[in-house]
Amino acid sequence: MTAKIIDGVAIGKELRGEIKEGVSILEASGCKPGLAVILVGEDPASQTYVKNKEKSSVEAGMKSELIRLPATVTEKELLSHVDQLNKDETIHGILVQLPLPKHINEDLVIQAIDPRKDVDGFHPQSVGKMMIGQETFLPCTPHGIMEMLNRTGVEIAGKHAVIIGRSNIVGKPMGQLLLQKDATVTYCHSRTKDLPSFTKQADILIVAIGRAKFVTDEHIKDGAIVIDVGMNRDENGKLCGDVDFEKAKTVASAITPVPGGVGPMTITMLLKNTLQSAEMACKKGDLQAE
Ligand SMILES: Nc1nc2c(c(=O)[nH]1)N[C@@H](CN(C=O)c1ccc(C(=O)N[C@@H](CCC(=O)O)C(=O)O)cc1)CN2
Repeated sequence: MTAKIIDGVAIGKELRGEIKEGVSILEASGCKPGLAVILVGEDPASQTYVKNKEKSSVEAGMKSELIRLPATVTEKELLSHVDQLNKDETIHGILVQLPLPKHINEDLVIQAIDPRKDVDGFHPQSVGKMMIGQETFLPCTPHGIMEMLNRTGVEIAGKHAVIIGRSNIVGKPMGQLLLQKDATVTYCHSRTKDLPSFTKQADILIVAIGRAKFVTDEHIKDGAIVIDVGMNRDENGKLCGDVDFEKAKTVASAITPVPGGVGPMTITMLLKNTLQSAEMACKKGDLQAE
């Protein structure tokens, strides 16, 4: 079997076109969506992601604000920036790029963001609402995967989805979103014994384990859909996922590549959440246009 490649760049492009249209409609009514990103420190990968977020939001027609802080910034200073952005009526989405330096309590910073501007979907209020199926901001990576599955025509109801990984920003919410679409969900993680006995049952296999090319054809059922959330460097320094793409594509019916799969969808969904936030705020009139 040769797997269909699920192209996150192409799906993202289609969706970004729709978002851009939504932004121009909103702007015509006097409300320009605004996204603020806080970057702490000099981590090269984070700098790249933040630059892409800035560029993508401007391309979508949004106001973009980047706040760069040194790695030595205190928690108090960082919280005061969040507070200012909470009060800024031209900003509808606030994002603090993760990871943060070790001396800063990530949970405290996330909780300081006004939930109405939590376009990352990481605030406990957003997480709680997602758990009970209420409308809220969904975390961008799992949200992007749901969009990819939907736009690829993958049937979810009644399917067995196996997730490798249980992080708060990918694994856990991913399972919830699939459950809400009537999948049967199994979580696997670093302490799971006999991993292939679970992954071999998956109709949809989501891999977010953080180990380069860990999942091979031996973990995958014939015809499964494989979604690779990993981002690693292989022995030659080349970007690769958690799935051994060359081996997996011989058994999967569809698979996401790395790069060009889930990653680009993460930023696209951030734009979608920012547009959603601006639409809600401007309808209510509590956060103003620029
Ligand atoms: N506040 C947040 N921090 C982090 C998040 C997040 O959603 N919110 N997610 C990740 C990093 N991330 C976005 O911030 C992200 C990761 C990867 C990509 C991406 O497009 N990857 C490309 C490859 C890029 C490259 O060449 O290095 C791909 O897979 O094709 C976008 C966003 C952690 N932090």
